[in-house]
Amino acid sequence: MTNQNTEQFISGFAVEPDAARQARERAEQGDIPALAPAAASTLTVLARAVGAKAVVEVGTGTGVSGLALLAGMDPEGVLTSVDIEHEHQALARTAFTKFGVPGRRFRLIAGAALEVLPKLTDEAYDIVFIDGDKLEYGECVEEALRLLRPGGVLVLNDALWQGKVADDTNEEDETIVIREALYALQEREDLATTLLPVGDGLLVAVR
Ligand SMILES: C[S@@+](CC[C@H](N)C(=O)[O-])C[C@H]1O[C@@H](n2cnc3c(N)ncnc32)[C@H](O)[C@@H]1O
Repeated sequence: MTNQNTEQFISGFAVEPDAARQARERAEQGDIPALAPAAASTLTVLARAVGAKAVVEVGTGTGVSGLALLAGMDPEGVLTSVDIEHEHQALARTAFTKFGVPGRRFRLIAGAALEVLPKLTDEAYDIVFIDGDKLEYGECVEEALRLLRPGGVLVLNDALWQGKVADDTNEEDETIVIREALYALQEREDLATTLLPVGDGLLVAVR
């Protein structure tokens, strides 16, 4: 595991645009979790690396991760972002607009992930980013693998879950669900999978 100096250095290394900083401040004010800066910059890099034109996000929040994805995506790419809380999406819409993202580049769907994801098209997406309810990670991963095109990238946030996933003695429900999702992905021979210790952990798998 990285030491504290290294963690601070990695976190400070990620440069955020003003709109992302403001979205993060909104998240703090509303007590809504937001993606850590280093994890956000990882999303931007991944989106740029695959030239992402179509991305699905579960857990819009105030738009921190959405801004990071949009910053790396193809200039005509479309982000589809799902959140059960309409108010969170209103904050994200403001953040995207402030960042100068035209409305045609994002589709905000207010609803429960497990009701919305099954309605999206098979193999149509370059990236699926999951950052919603931890207890639904298993089902969301299954849906994500259906949605991704071959070569598409799955990213699971909070994969280390405050150190609890690595702690064998921790048997909280969220921890168990995340841990099982990680091992299920690791075991699949059709995926290339890695676990990155940025933010609270990103599981990245290429289909
Ligand atoms: C960790 S926050 C997302 C933060 C966001 N990705 C960001 O970086 O700004 C989790 C979000 O998931 C949403 N959420 C919780 N349960 C959900 C569900 N069952 N379906 C869809 N969204 C859900 C919450 O309303 C919250 O906005």
